[in-house]
Amino acid sequence: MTQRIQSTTALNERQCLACTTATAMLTATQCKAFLVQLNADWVLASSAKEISRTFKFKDYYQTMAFVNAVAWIANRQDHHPELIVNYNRCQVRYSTHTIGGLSENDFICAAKIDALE
Ligand SMILES: C[C@H](O)[C@H](O)[C@H]1CNC2=NC(N)=NC(=O)C2=N1
Repeated sequence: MTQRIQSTTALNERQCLACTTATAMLTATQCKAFLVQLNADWVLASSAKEISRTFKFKDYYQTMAFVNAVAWIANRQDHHPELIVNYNRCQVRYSTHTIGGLSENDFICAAKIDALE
């Protein structure tokens, strides 16, 4: 029988693992267990294949500072979100392209972005 040990390290202190086609796609139940560790504004898509959160800012300078911080995290973790950028808001969407669904990497990066606030 395969035993899985869930890490007890806080999500935002973990590092992403390289994605391969063998990367485990999380079930909806697993996603919900990770979701409660994030800021309550993160939304799990009904398909359980994407999480998203919209961040609001005072102006374009603040928005772009956030976008740059997210880009820095994305490059450090080699895990990249979709970003929809407007004047005073940015929607961040995470999914793992390699597997067409959500992996632990998506929740690790989401937690790192939450820690920016
Ligand atoms: C080669 C490189 O590690 C992969 O293409 C990474 C890059 N960033 C990625 N980001 C996301 N969101 N999903 C991926 O599957 C992914 N794969």
